[in-house]
Amino acid sequence: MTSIKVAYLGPPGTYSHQAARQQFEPYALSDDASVIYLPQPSINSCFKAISKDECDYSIIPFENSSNGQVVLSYDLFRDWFIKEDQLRLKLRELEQSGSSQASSVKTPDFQVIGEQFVAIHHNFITFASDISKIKTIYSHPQVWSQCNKFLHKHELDNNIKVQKIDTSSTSKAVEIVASLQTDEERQTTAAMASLTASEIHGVPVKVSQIEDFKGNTTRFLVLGKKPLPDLRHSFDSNSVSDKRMTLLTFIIKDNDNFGSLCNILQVFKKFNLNLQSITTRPSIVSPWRYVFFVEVWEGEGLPEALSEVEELVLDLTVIGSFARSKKFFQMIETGFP
Ligand SMILES: O=C(O)C(=O)Cc1ccccc1
Repeated sequence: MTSIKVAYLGPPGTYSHQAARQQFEPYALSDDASVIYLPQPSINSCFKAISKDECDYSIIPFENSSNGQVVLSYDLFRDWFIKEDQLRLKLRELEQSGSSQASSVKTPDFQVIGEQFVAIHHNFITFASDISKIKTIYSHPQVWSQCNKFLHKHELDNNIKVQKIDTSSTSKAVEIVASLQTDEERQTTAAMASLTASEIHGVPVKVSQIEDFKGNTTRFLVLGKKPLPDLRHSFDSNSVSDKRMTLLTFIIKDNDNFGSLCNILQVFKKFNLNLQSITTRPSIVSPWRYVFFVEVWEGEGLPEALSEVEELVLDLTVIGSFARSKKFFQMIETGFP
């Protein structure tokens, strides 16, 4: 039997762990493979693990239905996929001669090869008997603004009274609370995380489902150097649709003239390609220049469109091509994954 090694943001009990299990449990259940989960200390370590072949696949949180992009993940995609030195060189060429040598579409050694939508239910986890005594809350930075109503209701959004401390993950937050020694600390400290994290670390849930929106969902991406293996048994054959997405990044070449983004978007229109999202992050190499992340529904004209887009941009990179999860369509219909 083969084994599949999967890296995720640990320790066990994180939402990334949940996403990894949602993606890979069917392989273990159908006896196709054993799955070894490898908890990592940071999202960057998940990128490193796949790059250095320490795992077969890595799971990365990418966006949330209520508070949007996981900007840290976007920035890691930028840092791993766009070579800073080459980009500086091209920008210098562009400044000096008004043109830069065309480069072919880059495909790095690992790519996005799948996606998972995970229902996110946060819990207020603490040994404290009285919420009004809480002085410190630990959680992952992504969580605070998904629980505004709960924090407000219990006056935990008063930053003078209550200190909120970012942790590398939600399960790490519960681990910290579990390690508190004195009764005083235990009565005044809480974490916000999953039910599984509470069970693993043995800290009780004081209030469950504290997220603002009941359909709160995070979309995770699966990174790999090879496609997901086929399942011999039919456990999971229903989880992906026959629609596919491509995720691209680029930097606009002609930054200073009007219509330069419009010209790029026109190319997609010309080839009847529908865009799903467009996001920017700072390019870092040059102030107020942006890295664009575009998700496009795949269609016949995509290869030709990309070769036209290439003329208008610097560093066009295909970060991934993957089957759209059926949960995407389910969410549109029902609001839940
Ligand atoms: O910290 C975790 O549990 C993660 O996997 C990152 C995260 C945090 C909040 C929502 C979704 C993912």
